[in-house]
Amino acid sequence: MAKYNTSNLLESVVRLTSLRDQHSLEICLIKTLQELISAGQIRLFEISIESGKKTLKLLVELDAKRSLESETENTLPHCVEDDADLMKCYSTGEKQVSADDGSGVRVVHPITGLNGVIGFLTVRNGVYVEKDQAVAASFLHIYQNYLQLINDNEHDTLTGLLNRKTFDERIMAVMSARRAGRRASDSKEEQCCLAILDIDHFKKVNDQFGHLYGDEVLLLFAQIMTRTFRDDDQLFRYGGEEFVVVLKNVGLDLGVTVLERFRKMVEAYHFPQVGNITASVGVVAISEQDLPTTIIGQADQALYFAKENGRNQVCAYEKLLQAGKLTSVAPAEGDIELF
Ligand SMILES: Nc1nc2c(ncn2[C@@H]2O[C@H](COP(=O)(O)OP(=O)(O)OP(=O)(O)O)[C@@H](O)[C@H]2O)c(=O)[nH]1
Repeated sequence: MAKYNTSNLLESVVRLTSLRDQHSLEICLIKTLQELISAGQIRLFEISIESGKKTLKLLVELDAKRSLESETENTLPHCVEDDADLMKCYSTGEKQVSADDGSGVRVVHPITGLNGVIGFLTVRNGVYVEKDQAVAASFLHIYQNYLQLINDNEHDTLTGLLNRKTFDERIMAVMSARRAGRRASDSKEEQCCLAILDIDHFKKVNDQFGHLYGDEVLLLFAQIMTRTFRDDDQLFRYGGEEFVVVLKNVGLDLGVTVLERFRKMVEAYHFPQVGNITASVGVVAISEQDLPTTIIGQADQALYFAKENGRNQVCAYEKLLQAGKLTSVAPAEGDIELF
């Protein structure tokens, strides 16, 4: 029996579109569908391409029968290729309906992005109800459109990296997660580093070749970042030709090695028309006691040192301190202007 009418459908749309972050949106979508349609289990998957395979990540799951969860855990497909219906939905972009392994029906709805299917909503139930699936498809469309808006708002239009506003929000989250992690467990906590990457003499690129070429250099530089760092590292365009990367699960020594590899990639890259450019990097290990502004200030000091001492190099704040080449940064109040 349908549980929807105009008033609760509209209320659900209002609730869904009042959210501002992806994860809350995912949870709200699934809860809304659970309230509105008949479903034994609803799952939301995201597809990511890893080593040429379309890997599936389960984002949210709601199961009417809790006992089903452990049973299905083992049968969760790891990649799209493992499941014929998912594969068909991926290649056609169309909803797939099939008999479930048990006694019911599974419906697979595609979630589409700019370049095709980027995820799935799967609904399992005893029977197939066309109207319920139409409601699910409509809510999925609202979710997709809204997700696109949230994404646009978080990213820099030129490079596609996360923007400064998102950096301010995420760095607070990284710091609170680290503080919470330290309080909650005695297990070895993850190390993280923050680095500021700054293109050397970028003003000359603009002056000599014009802003269009300057913009192209910024875009290609961001692409080298995306290729060099890992998927779970966070990459930001912080300002004009300043970029920030938060390296996850990496201590300072490894961080310097990774950044050095990036620096060499930039140095070796031939930028159309412009030729070769270089970049300077300041890096610091993130300590949970520090304020975000202090950490940025320390990375900025290391970057400044790199710029003042020949450019085209990676400098680590702690190592410069130990060597007596810098004095420590006092905890900062308010915001800090980068180099
Ligand atoms: N094309 C382009 N240029 C930008 C953008 N944002 C900032 N810039 C330019 O980036 C340049 C930064 O110059 P500076 O801060 O002097 O730094 P620099 O020339 O890279 O010198 P060093 O950092 O000391 O090596 C300025 O010319 C800005 O106009 C942008 O979005 N597009």
